[in-house]
Amino acid sequence: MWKQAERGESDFIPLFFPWYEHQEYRMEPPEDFVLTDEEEELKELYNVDNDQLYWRRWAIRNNCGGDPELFKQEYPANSEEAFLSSGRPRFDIKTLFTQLFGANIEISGDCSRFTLKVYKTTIPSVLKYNFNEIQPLLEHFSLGIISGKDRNGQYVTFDLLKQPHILIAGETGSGKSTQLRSILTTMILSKRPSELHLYLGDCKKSEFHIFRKVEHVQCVLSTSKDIRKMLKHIKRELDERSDLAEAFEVSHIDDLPIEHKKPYIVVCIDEFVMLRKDEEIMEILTEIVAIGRTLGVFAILSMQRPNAKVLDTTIRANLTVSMGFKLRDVTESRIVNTPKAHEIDVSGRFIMNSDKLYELQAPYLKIEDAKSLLSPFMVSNEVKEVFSNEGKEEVKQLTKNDIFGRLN
Ligand SMILES: Nc1ncnc2c1ncn2[C@@H]1O[C@H](COP(=O)(O)OP(=O)(O)OP(=O)(O)O)[C@@H](O)[C@H]1O
Repeated sequence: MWKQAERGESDFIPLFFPWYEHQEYRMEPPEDFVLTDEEEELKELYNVDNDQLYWRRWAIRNNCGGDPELFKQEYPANSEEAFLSSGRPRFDIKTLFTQLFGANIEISGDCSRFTLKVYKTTIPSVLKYNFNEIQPLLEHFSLGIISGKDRNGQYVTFDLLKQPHILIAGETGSGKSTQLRSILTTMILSKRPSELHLYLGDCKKSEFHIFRKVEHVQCVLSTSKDIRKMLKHIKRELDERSDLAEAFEVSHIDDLPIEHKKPYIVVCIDEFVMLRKDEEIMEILTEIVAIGRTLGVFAILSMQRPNAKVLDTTIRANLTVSMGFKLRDVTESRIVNTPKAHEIDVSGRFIMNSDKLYELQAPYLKIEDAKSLLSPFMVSNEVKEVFSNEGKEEVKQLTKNDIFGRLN
């Protein structure tokens, strides 16, 4: 509106009073007052005198915390500066462009130099989970993950073997449990029980019960005592696998001879912050994310309130994919490494940081739909209790006793 008025394209008359036109903004300088290069420029540009420039210097020091940029904002010399607020335009550029082009825009960069992208299509606000649509996209991956759909209506996928270990964060109701459900369901539908073993830690005791009887699922545990035992079992598996890799001189367990083939292991812990006080758990999780990739062991960790202490630098650095659903504030977005996740206002929408930044809508898989997709993989309780069946292929479904009995 200001620009239109400046160009004489509206009925408004642009009125602007720069700081140097205010008579009170002057101060007599000391005798040894010497102008800086910037002040020389201002003198030439605005025809200001030393009294005004000395006052400006005083105001920067006393009213603007020593910040010349803040001075421009508080005491503008021209209309450009008048619209600055802490280095950003006083009129939020996103709001301004949204009014012009609609909500389907993306702005990157800062206020002085930014890129505005106007998309023809919007990200869908609900994307129904459809395995038939997803399956062909994952066929060429060893352990494919479907993240969601982008603005161009394209699914974004990746291979957990290439981008190992995922962090999923978001406040309550943001859609992270639904995303976990869809990731786990997709893995189960894509891999045989002999190819994939899932170890699930459900600290909130709310999410993973639907997977309990699934053949791929080795256990669903919720107390830190049980999860510690589960992780100790996985630690043993890590040691065994690295011994095998060394013995056969291979750099990845996929290259082991067929008779020593190992299933991929995915450890998924919902709300893992609740385990933060257990040093042993945190140590093993750190080891999994640090060395798990080549041994075929992966972690998916979710948390409601990102906490920089829990996500210590080693864990953080090795979680190569972050999915930030709606977060509380800019600090949380920074911890998760998903800029602007705190600005999200749609359930199931998230920022993914992997090879680059994406804004995506997660597939929506309701519990009832997940149950029916998983039903062909359900084993009855009786079968679950049996570790080995005579004459038949070994049932991989371990009970807590199977795992912990062997450890004790
Ligand atoms: N991908 C999605 N698309 C559309 N709506 C979704 C999606 N995911 C979740 N929702 C909506 O948001 C609600 C909350 O989702 P969800 O339980 O996954 O959130 P959450 O972040 O796990 O919350 P909590 O931490 O409380 O468990 C769902 O019941 C559903 O209505």
